[in-house]
Amino acid sequence: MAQVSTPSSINSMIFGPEVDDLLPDLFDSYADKLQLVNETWCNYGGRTIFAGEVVTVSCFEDNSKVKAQLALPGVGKVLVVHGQGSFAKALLGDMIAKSALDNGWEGIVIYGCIRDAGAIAKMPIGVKALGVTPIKTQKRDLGELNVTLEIGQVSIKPGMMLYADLNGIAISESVLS
Ligand SMILES: O=C([O-])CC(=O)C(=O)O
Repeated sequence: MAQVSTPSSINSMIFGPEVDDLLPDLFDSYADKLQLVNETWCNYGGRTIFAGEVVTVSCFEDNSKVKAQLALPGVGKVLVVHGQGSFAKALLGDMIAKSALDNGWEGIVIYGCIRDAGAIAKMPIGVKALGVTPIKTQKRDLGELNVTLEIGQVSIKPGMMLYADLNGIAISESVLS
C-alpha cells in the first residue's frame, strides 16, 4: 500500500504496526492546525485509517465526476464528494471503489450515500459516507471538480490534507510537520 507524502512521524501513526487510531494523537499534537469535519460519518471501507491530499467533487445524485476522477491515478490523494447529503442515490458503488483502489487512491469521503457496502468493506481503501442506499444515480455528467466544499461548517479546498480514522475526519491547510 502506498504511503502518503507526510512526515515520517505521521506516516508511522497511519501505517505503523498495530495502529488503531490516528486523530486522537493528531489533535493532541496539532490541535491548532486541524479542523474537525463534524458530521455523523459512517465507516465503510476496509481500511479505517487514511490520509491524503484533497481532491474535490460537488454533485447532486449524479456520480459521473466521481467515477471519472477515481479512474485517474490517486496515490497520496483522498476524494471528497459533496453530494448535498442526499440519501436518495448512491454516489459510490463497488465498481467505482475498485477502480479507486486499483488507481492507488487513499480514500473517499462522501457527504451523501454509497451502495455495495458489503463488497466495499472488503476493500483495503478508506471510505466514509453519511449512509447507504441501494439505488444508483443516472450519469448525466453533471457536477463540478475541484471547487471549495462546505461540510460540517468547515471549508474544504483542493490541496488541503485530510486525515481520517474511526474517530472522525480532520483537515489541515498543509501537511502537518
Ligand atoms: O455505477 C454506479 O453509479 C455505482 C455502482 O453501482 C458501482 O460503482 O458499482
